[in-house]
Amino acid sequence: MYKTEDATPFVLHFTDNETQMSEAAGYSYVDRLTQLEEDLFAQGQYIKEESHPFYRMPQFKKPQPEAQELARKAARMLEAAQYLKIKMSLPNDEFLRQTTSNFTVINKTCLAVITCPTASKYRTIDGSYSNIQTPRAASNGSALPSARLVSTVVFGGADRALNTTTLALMQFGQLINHDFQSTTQFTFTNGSDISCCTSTGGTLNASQLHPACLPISVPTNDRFWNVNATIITTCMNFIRSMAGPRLDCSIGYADQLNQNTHWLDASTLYGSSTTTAALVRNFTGGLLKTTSKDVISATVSRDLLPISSPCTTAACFYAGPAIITKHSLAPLTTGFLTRFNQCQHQQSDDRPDQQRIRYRFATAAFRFGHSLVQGSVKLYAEDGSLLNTSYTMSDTFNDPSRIVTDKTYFDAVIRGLLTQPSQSIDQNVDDSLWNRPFRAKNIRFDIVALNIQRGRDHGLPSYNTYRQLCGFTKVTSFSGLNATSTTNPVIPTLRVDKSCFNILVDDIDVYVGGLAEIPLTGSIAGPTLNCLIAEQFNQIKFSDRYFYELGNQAHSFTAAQLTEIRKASLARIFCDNSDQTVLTAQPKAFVPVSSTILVREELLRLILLNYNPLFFNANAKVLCTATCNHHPFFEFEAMGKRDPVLIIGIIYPSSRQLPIFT
Ligand code: HEM
Repeated sequence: MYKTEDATPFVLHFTDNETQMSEAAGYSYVDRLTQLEEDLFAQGQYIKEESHPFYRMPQFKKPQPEAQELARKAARMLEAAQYLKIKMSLPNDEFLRQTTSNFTVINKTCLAVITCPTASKYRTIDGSYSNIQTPRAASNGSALPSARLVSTVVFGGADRALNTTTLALMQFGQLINHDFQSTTQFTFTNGSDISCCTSTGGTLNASQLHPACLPISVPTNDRFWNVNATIITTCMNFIRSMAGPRLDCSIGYADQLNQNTHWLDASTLYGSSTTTAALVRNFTGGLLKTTSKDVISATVSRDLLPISSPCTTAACFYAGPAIITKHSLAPLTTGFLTRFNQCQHQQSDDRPDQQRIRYRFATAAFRFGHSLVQGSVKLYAEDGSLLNTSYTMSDTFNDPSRIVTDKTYFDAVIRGLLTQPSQSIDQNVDDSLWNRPFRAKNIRFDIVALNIQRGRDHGLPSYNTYRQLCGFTKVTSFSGLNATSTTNPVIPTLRVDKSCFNILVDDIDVYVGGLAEIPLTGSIAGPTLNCLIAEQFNQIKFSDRYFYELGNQAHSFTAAQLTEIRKASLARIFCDNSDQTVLTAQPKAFVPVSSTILVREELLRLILLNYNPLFFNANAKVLCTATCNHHPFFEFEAMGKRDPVLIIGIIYPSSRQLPIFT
């Protein structure tokens, strides 16, 4: 029995015929989809050549086979739900969502009920999933302005370094993002990448569109892509996120799949399924696979991540669920893998578990990191001097092979991450992620447009809704955004040019509004981002029964062990996993040595490893050996799957404080 909005009890009854018809509708939809895919494939309407303007982009969100399978099941279920909604004239999906059902189609789709082995010391390997299948429309029901138009009008590429924060924060943020979040997007069943535009960036007819397409329209006068261009781009590829069946087995609108476990549990290294784990594990001594330096190249001085093939550059690596292609992520992942294997010689085995990463976090708030990115990362020599080579994101995107060809590169990158300031969190995103990645290849890629469109794809409500959710005042006009306030977020200028597009204040995307807020005192991000990020990390900590600090569990650490674990620091991890030429590092990896700004722990607790009080006083580079005590428990803890300690969290000012780490 369920309640309508006016609290009237409400029961959904389905006749046998309705049940059968809905199931038939589900199966028929998938059959039609399969036929459509065969036709599109036969017409060559997919991404196949490197010259394609959207080549490689889908690679960031490739589904694992398990996700493909779940998405097909979810598609059947969605279509069945759609049939019932229409047949029973239900006003919205909520009524369906509140019911679980004994429909065959749904039973076959339901995820198995998981019974937690309460006394188990170790996590399990697989995770679970969680929103709305209709893209968000404007509050008055009309279409929202093109995500690419918003991106080019509201955002800029200004260089505004953030002198309080090193690039290590950016890189570590991306690493842990890969740990707990991997939304995946549809592909053809045969694995080919869907193209929602023509092979020259033109717009397709509706009949040529795969149902998973939500292409972003590009204005013909786009200031970066179309002015003086010989071929005018009118379409940017966008493939919708894969849906999966709900955990509670209810029917109704779709939930998008996260193919990683929702915990901070080193999925970056292990993956989140038995199949992926099998690909990366060595099955001897609990080790993960590596590629021996001896088989790679004489210029390599360390074992590296497993090499994936086919590979079009000097080296492609894989770890966990993904091919590691993103520039400095490769050294960081390699460093963690190396450390993990060292630790396994001291301890053994482990696995992950499940909870939910919120869409507002993954689809908007935590994408704040894209604003931190530097297009050109400086490299530093062993003596700390600036080398005259750097690397640019555009040139190294999808090509981490310098790690193989340049012996000094690995450590030079680590020093760069520890030294160079990141960019500020604002309405500026480096050109390498915004307009000109893969420069040479003429690829049309815009991370801002992708983020905005992804938010709409996932049905995220608007910025104003999230202000309210976080306890701030909902604004009623654009001028309300920049009203001076000590208790509400302030957006001094939101570059909304009404001559370009018309939107209401209720239609601002949360990703856009969040980045435009003035940072809180002592924080690098504004109040709404703080709220949404803190909420998620809080949940990660307090709903994880394997969280390393949780007591009274079969697997809990002793007080003495915790004391040792808390001596760990990211700086030390960098040092220990370098090629032995990073001999000094500042105690707090995210705070540059040159910074004169005191980072107040109660406001900005960015990295929670640095528990040694000594660290809080020091703000200079010290010998690596002084960055923490060296203890096997920490080693295991930091690197192992069992109990991750590497947590990032931006905590509220005391009046709005969420529970914090003890
Ligand atoms: C270093 C360069 C980076 C590149 C090239 C990159 C690229 C991407 C791409 C292509 C996507 C998928 C966008 C979509 O279609 O929805 C994405 C998603 C995302 N990125 Fe980044 N990113 C970078 C850095 C970062 C950083 C530093 C952070 C955070 C600190 C971050 C957080 C995220 C998050 C939370 C998502 C959503 C993940 C999901 O839903 O599965 N990224 N990124």
